[in-house]
Amino acid sequence: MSKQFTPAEVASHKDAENGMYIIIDDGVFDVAGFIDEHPGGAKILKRVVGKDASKQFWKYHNEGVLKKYAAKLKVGTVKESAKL
Ligand code: HEM
Repeated sequence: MSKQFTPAEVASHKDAENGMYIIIDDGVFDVAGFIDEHPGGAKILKRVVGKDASKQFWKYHNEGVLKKYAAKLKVGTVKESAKL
């Protein structure tokens, strides 16, 4: 079973030491080791660290990107919906 995080726990992971977590749909991804390699740039990714970036993610990527990177970056799922 994958690890479950509350949105507050995700929000507390915001730096290279603790991990840089972002939420996409119900998944939690640690982009700390990926941010400097992100083809869309580090800056845009940095702005959503600790947050639900589903809307931004689906604007620029497709399912294939998520599937490809999930193996490397996915650390768990969200316990509660982060959406308002
Ligand atoms: C797990 C998180 C993410 C992964 C693995 C990821 C991966 C990628 C990859 C592989 C590309 C190259 C284009 C492609 O193959 O489709 C890309 C481009 C891009 N990404 Fe991300 N990305 C992530 C999150 C985000 C987020 C949260 C944003 C916005 C806040 C973002 C904004 C962009 C932009 C603007 C581009 C360039 C699109 C273009 O040139 O047309 N990405 N990303």
